[in-house]
Amino acid sequence: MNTIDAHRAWPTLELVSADGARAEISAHGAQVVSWRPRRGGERLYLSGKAQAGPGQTIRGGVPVVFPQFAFEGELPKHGFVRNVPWSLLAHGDGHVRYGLHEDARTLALWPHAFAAELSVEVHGDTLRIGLKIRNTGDRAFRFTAALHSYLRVEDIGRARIAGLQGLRYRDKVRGDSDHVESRAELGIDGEVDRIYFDATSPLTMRDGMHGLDIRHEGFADTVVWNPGVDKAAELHDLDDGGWQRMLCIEAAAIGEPVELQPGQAWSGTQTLEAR
Ligand SMILES: O=P(O)(O)OC[C@H]1O[C@@H](O)[C@H](O)[C@@H](O)[C@@H]1O
Repeated sequence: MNTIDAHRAWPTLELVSADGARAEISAHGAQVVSWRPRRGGERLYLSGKAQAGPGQTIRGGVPVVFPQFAFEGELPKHGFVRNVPWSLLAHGDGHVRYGLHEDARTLALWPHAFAAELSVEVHGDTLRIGLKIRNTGDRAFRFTAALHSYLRVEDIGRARIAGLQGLRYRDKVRGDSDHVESRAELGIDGEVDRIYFDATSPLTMRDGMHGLDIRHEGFADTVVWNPGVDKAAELHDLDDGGWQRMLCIEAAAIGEPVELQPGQAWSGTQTLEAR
């Protein structure tokens, strides 16, 4: 059964699957803010200082980034869909769909008609989030996008990501320089902000006792981000020490922007499976 849950400062929809997996989604940003697989506890990071008022982005969970990743263009950082309410399109046991389309605000920033859909499905040990974009206008457009997942970790010092070896990446911390990942397992040691290109194989993230399998479809790239202690201090809505309990592993389409002709649609998914 799904319920509206008011225990947070803003309303969320709680999904519960027949086998007892749970997720909470906020209509603000169509943002998943909690995921508890059938076994074990919370697997997403959500800041205790997160806010969801007009124009604000909830710090944590899975923000939706569209039609621009970060500052890869002239739009506001990470685009304009993460800080507005989406409409509920459909929901049932363990699944929900939200939608958003252009309006005067988006057209003033980006002159294109679009229909965005965010779907969330939870069951067993798995959370699946899908983003679908349709060009509903009469001119082609290009976009970049991401599902900006804040994974919860017990201790960032123990987190390891496997599956990136051999991939080309851009390192934003080292002046946007290009590198090739040499390590079989990536540990997080200070600020990390990287875009791994053509990262289509499954990844695993281990954190001491917990493990997570991460699969992307439709999204060609993977972003790995942790602000580290100094950058974290600049983020007013991150908990004290929050950077030690989060690791963003984002499904992204950045290196090759997606181009849609009128009437065409694109979709991408991120699937997280608890181990
Ligand atoms: O603070 P924001 O706007 O949510 O962005 C968080 C981070 O998001 C990541 O995706 C970017 O790679 C980082 O550069 C950025 O700092």
